[in-house]
Amino acid sequence: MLEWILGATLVLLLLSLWRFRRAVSMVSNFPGLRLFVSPMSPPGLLLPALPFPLFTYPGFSFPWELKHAGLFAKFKCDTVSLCAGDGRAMLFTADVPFIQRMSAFTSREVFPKPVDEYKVLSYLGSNLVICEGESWRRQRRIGAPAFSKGMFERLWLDMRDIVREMVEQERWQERTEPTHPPSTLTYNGYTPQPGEVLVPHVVDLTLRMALAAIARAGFGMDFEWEAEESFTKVCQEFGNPQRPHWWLTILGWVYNFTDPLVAPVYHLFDQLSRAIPSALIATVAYVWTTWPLLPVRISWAVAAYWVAEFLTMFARPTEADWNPRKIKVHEALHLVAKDSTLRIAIPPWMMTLPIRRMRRMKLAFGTLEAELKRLTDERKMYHLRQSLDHEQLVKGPLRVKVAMMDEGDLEKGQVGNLVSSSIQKGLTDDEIIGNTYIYFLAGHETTAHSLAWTLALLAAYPEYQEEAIREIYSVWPSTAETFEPFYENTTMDDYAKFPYILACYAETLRLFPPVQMIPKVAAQDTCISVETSNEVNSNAEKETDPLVGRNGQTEFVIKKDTIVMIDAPGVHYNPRYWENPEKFDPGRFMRAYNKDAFIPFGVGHRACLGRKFSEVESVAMLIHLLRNYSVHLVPNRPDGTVDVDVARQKFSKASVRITLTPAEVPLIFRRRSHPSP
Ligand code: HEM
Repeated sequence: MLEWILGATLVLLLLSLWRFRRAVSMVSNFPGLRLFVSPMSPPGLLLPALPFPLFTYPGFSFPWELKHAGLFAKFKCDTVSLCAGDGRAMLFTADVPFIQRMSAFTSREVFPKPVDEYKVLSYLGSNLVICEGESWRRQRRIGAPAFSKGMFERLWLDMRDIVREMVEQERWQERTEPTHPPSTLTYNGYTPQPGEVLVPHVVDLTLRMALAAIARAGFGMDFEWEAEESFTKVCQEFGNPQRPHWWLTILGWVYNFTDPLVAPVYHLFDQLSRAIPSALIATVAYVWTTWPLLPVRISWAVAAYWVAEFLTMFARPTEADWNPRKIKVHEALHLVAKDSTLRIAIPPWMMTLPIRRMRRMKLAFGTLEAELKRLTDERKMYHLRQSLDHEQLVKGPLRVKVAMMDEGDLEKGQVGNLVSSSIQKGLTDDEIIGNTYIYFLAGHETTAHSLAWTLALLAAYPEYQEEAIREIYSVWPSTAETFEPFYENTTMDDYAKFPYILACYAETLRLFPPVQMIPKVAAQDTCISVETSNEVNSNAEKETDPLVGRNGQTEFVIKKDTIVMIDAPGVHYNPRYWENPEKFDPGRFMRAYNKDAFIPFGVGHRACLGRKFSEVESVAMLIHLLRNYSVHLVPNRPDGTVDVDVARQKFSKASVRITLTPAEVPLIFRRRSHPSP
């Protein structure tokens, strides 16, 4: 038996070694990371980062963790390779001229998007994010015009209303009255003082705002603000044990016994070919390299990590799983975004198992799909009704259905630009639902997280917050008599009057780019010039021309199927393009800057379709919120003062899921006194 295991291990090792060698030769041994497990493989997603000096595994979120200094500066080159035992050859780049050259190629489809990497976004239907070639061009042609002047005008006013509703529903006015009794809510021992609203995780608010923005301005849906204790917490805990029931307890025990059988089957199904070789190699290699000091501890650490992951998946079913409360659309969307990766990793039948996480996922996906279908049908009816004459409307077979729609529904149909334009221009039902889902998904988390970080950074740097508020008051001056908390007479024309607020948002996106990696794949062997050293020639004038002063450029053949990852944190923290890259300085966007080195919205012809939507939404939200409330960090010292470095470390902690997600952003909002100082 032992011989068999050793034999199999040896075969797997040799196989991985062969794949690894192939990957190294594909990138012509370009300097970079040599790993046993690829961070982009399924076991790579599960494994925790292993520490220096081994550096055998930097973790899935390494572009974010290492940024420029920890990766590109270490290898003294703005492009590095990554080769691992799964055989995939990858290049990571923070070199802007190289990205530009590649982008120029991209339009000729030499470096298309590797759409296989985006399978995770395909389950509700085909959409423009997962397509390439003609299908992408058609869907983009249809989608782009929906982001029209009319939509932005509506978004501008919607955001004002959303902030106002939030303030009213969450009772901020009342809670910031000096006479209001102190709140019972505390955060790390700090109790909010009179006049303060403490928000333990500001993403709770920004997520709902961003969802409301896309739902209302993008789709004309109703999305009333409802006060909730914590939206993200409610979602996390959805389906957690509530009232234990004896038969559920018994069933739970049955599950506990059968879990060890079910779990390996599931893993075998989808990941056998890659999971076992990579995982085994990682463990064996790690134990081997640390021998004789830590072998036992390391084995246990890896095992414990996998067991923990395994247990969350197969937690005991509870009353809530059989009798779930009705889930709301925004909760469904949030859960779908959270569980997307798992959804693609498991076979569909697993969703029917009475397991807590599976049931939660099934419910979330089901609810969202039903809502998107309903939305599409509603818009279809609207367009049908527009195209029928009165006679057909009254006598035709559709009369009952059309008659059932009230005028309000039809009104909304007019506003649902994103769906309406898709229907009118002939997307299939599958494409309409797939794209609607993508607009929701792409359009809410990215902006919500960025807004949370913008507020946190303004709280951490009060001098920039002052600058921002000065700009707001210079556009909308106030006296005690004229002060309007939510400026009524505003129109989209006002948007251009807030360049500093937009600069604060842009600087946040530079420091916290929501999309970490933008992948391209070489569709054929392609010769391209790549720099081989990022050391700057001291005689060069790098500010005026980023290409001047490079020490080495070489013509390099990128072999077919090599993945090239455009590394957003690498570019944004590259001192070649940004002075003091670690520093938060919104002013840099008020001066001339290298626009090609600002890539949160992607590059080239596949760049983000919703960039302006996100910018308009964010500026509108920030001006109305900051006009009424100043934002502050929560005191974290025993004497009630703030250690800014500690606070910044805390809110900068982030995990990389579909987008960069902050762990916790606690903030205090304090009502401003008017008129303006
Ligand atoms: C801070 C906010 C946002 C960021 C950082 C962001 C970032 C990005 C990036 C990097 C891409 C390119 C991905 C790639 O090439 O692989 C992209 C594509 C896209 N984004 Fe955004 N996005 C944001 C907001 C939005 C919003 C609000 C919407 C819609 C309302 C949206 C819709 C899209 C769509 C439809 C695409 C696909 C474009 C295509 O493939 O042709 N995004 N986004």
